[in-house]
Amino acid sequence: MREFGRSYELGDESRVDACELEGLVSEGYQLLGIFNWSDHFPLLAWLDSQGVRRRCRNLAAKVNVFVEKIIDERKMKRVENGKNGDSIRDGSSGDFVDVLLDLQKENKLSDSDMIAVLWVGTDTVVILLEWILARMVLHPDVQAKVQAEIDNIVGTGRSVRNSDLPNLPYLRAVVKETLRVHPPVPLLSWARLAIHDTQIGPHFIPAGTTAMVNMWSITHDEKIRSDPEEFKPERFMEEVVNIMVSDHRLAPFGAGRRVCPGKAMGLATVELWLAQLLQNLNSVPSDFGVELSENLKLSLEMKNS
Ligand code: HEM
Repeated sequence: MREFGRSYELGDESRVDACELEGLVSEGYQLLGIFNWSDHFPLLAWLDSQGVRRRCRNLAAKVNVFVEKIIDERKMKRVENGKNGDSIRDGSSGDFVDVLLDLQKENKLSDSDMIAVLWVGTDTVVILLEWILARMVLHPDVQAKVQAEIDNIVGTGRSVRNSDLPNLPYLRAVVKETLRVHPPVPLLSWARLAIHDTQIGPHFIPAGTTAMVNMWSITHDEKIRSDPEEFKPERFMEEVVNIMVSDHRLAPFGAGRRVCPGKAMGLATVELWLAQLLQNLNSVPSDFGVELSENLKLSLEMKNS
């Protein structure tokens, strides 16, 4: 497993770090999705009877230490490389940690912002790819159509590149349809506090209310799209929906000022990995078939992945 520019192999000494990382991610997602009585009865907040606040504080401290160590190690490595007259990056192009460290002047990120970006941008991409591959197993006709498109546009003599993606509309429709049916972040909820009394349609939202936007329910609403439970990438070949500009009927990356800053990178990564996988492999069912049950934490994971 590769994470934050480090690789974690089963059985080697980095296994300890891998287990710690796995534990931190799983605790984080559990806490983000937990039902907290204090959110509904603010007077209970000081009691923290479920220990949610205490667990959040502990987790934030541990995440900071974990990711900061990675960033510090990389900074030291770059200084060492510089002293030896080598490129400060490892390898020719470096990785995402190098890209963030290379940002200059007003674009430069503080260490705490780097921690946030590195942390949040990881799981969503993996979860989306997992849902897409499950769908490829369940819909071999769709898989074959994507493969035919790749063969036709790219051929078999070279790997799919980023620059090929705009010429693969059906592959992009498959990704969009998966984002619709299985949005990895189904509740846009991280910081929605009504600061004024607000009226939305028939609903009065008093100031101080924490509200969630249920994107899952919007993308499954039959008033917005016909047969919402059906997996039909063809719908996005006919209907033009640009998920990069926030169209509220399908906004898997959120909208407004808290929109996902990693959306272009996340989408391009998933599209490229999917194209390269399907160019070389077929997804086929195992003896156990495919289980589409969902596990809602803050992200929408496959229950039995
Ligand atoms: C398929 C991949 C991804 C999906 C579906 C996704 C989805 C989202 C959504 C829906 C939000 C907004 C949550 C809200 O409204 O409260 C968000 C926020 C965020 N995302 Fe992504 N994301 C993805 C990939 C990435 C990547 C690759 C990065 C970084 C490289 C990233 C970094 C962030 C950060 C830092 C925020 C918080 C922004 C803020 O609070 O202002 N995401 N993401």
